[in-house]
Formats: sequence, structure tokens, C-alpha cells
Amino acid sequence: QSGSVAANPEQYDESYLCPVQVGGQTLNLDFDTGSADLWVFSTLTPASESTGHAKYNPKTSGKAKSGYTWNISYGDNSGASGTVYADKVVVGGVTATSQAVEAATSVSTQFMQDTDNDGLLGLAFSTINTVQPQQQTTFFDTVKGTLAKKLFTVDLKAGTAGTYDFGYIDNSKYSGTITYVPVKTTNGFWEFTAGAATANNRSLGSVGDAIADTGTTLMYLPTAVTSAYYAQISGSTNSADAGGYIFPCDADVPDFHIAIGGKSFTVPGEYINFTPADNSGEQCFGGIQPNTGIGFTILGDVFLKAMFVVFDQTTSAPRLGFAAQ
Ligand SMILES: N[C@H]1[C@H](O)[C@@H](Sc2ccccc2)[C@@H]2OC[C@H]1O2
Repeated sequence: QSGSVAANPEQYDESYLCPVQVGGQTLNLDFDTGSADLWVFSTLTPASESTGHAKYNPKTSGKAKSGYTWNISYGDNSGASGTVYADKVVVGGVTATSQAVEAATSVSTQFMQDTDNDGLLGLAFSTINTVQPQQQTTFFDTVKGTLAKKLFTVDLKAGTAGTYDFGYIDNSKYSGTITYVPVKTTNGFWEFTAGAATANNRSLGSVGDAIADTGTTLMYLPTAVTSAYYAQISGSTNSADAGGYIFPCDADVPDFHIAIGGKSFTVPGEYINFTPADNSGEQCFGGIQPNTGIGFTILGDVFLKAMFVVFDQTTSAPRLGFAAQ
């Protein structure tokens, strides 16, 4: 089988939500290549934590996995936990007849507040799924044996709907050729080595070990690369108040170029002029921020929305394919 689902941007492209049928009920989920749990707001989630969200009702067709629990915490200190059911999950027509659906019994404030987000669909490696006592597979791992090709592609866009495709590569969605790089799976992420970064034809240094993470909004780069980039924007400062680099909204924000697999890819400066940093709208928050405390580089949606990316498990060695949109 194969299929395609829309990836609808939230305001400022903060995250992208996709309609998914869970036990016959449609929920809008944040597809996350940086985690491996499919969890949903549910009728088990306290009303005080779930108003405004679509909720999964396991009573309809869910089979309880008795004694199974899950508990996840994310890089941004958000988190959720709950119990586990097996139920039918359909994404863009691709059907998992018995998928582990993790029903939330508790969610952190970040999730409570984002009422468009009804849960996450993890697309990292199942080795980091949090279900106990028996780890469960991601939607992709559950269905990959039934897909025409064991791969999915990500085509996020700036300010408009993109797509996640499962089982095939749509050659109309990218320009030029796809450059493939090997993936390191030991941390459970789609992790690879990126190369030299430049802006205004000046070297910013090498990016190095990075993960492709659809669930992260921004790009979190090595501090040396980040400071070298903002040295090109007059009036930019690393503001503790704002929580990162800001600059005058009318500044000239240069394109960011990154080498991957020996090919150069461009993130337009306008994607890096990310959001107003304050109510005056005078200062804007940068789409590139330092990866301090993270330990590796995260290439999130600001990067991904300039790219067409193939998450490929067609061979025993997973790989990532990158092309310009
Ligand atoms: N892989 C990412 C994940 O999807 C989000 S979880 C999330 C939290 C609040 C709102 C939406 C999503 C979190 O930020 C970075 C990393 O962890």
C-alpha cells in the first residue's frame, strides 16, 4: 500500500498537523521524526487538561493492552503519559490494522494550550518508544512491510500545506537530484553528518552531527556556526530575555547554505526571520538558534520546509535523501 496526508502548518509554522483516523475518529497529530510514540488526547485525559482537543475514545474499537504504560518527556521539557490500546490507524489511506495507540491520562501545559494539537505520531526508530513492559512499534515500523517501498517522504512548506507520503517518492515534489547520506541509528534518531555552512559567501564552520526532526520548529546549530551567522546581521543580539538571537525585523537576513553529502542546500533568509520577538514587532526572533545543552544539531522545520526529504529503510542500512523543493 501507499498514501499521502496533508501537513497543515500552525501559526508561524510552529508545527505541522496531519489528520489521522484513530479507531475511526479523526485527530490532528504532530508527525515527529524526533520521537517514537503515537500518543493521543483521549476520553481518559482529564477534562481540565483536554478542553478544545479532539479525543480518542478507546471504547469504540480499542483493545486495552492490560498493564502497559507510557511516559514521554521531550527536548523542550514538555511531556505526557498514559495507557495503551491496540486499534486501527489510517494515515492518508495507509492502514495499520493493529497499531499501539497511547492514550494520554496526563499531558503537560504546552500540550494543553495548543488546542489544535491532538497528539503526536512518532516517526523516529522504535528503539526509543517509551511503552513498558513491552516496547511498541511506530506507525511506520508497523506498516513498512506492507508499503510499496519501505520509505516515507517529508515535504513541509512555508505557510501552506505540505505532505507526508508513505511508500513512494513523488518526483514532482522536488527539483534536481536526491542526495543520500547514511544514518546513525544508535540514538534512535534519523541522525547524519552535515557539512560546511556558509552565508554571504563566508564560511560559518561545519555543522557536523545532526538529526532531521519534523517535531522541532527551529534549527539548533553549533554555537560557533550560530554566532558566525548572526555576525552577518547588524543589530542582532543573543537576548536572554527573548530566549535566543533576535534582530531588527527589517534587517537583511542572509540565506543559509549547508553542505550535505557534498551538495549545497539553501534555507532562504526569510525563513530565518521567524517571528516577532515582542508585541511591538520591532525585534524578530531568529529561526537559527544555538544547540547549547542539546549535544547535537537539530535541523527542524525551518530547514525542512526548504527541502524534500526521503526517510529510507528500503535497505538494511537506513539512509536519508535530501533534495531542494
Ligand atoms: N521532537 C520534538 C517534539 O516533537 C516536541 S514535542 C511538542 C511539544 C509541544 C508542542 C508540540 C510538540 C518537542 O520539541 C522538540 C522535540 O520535543
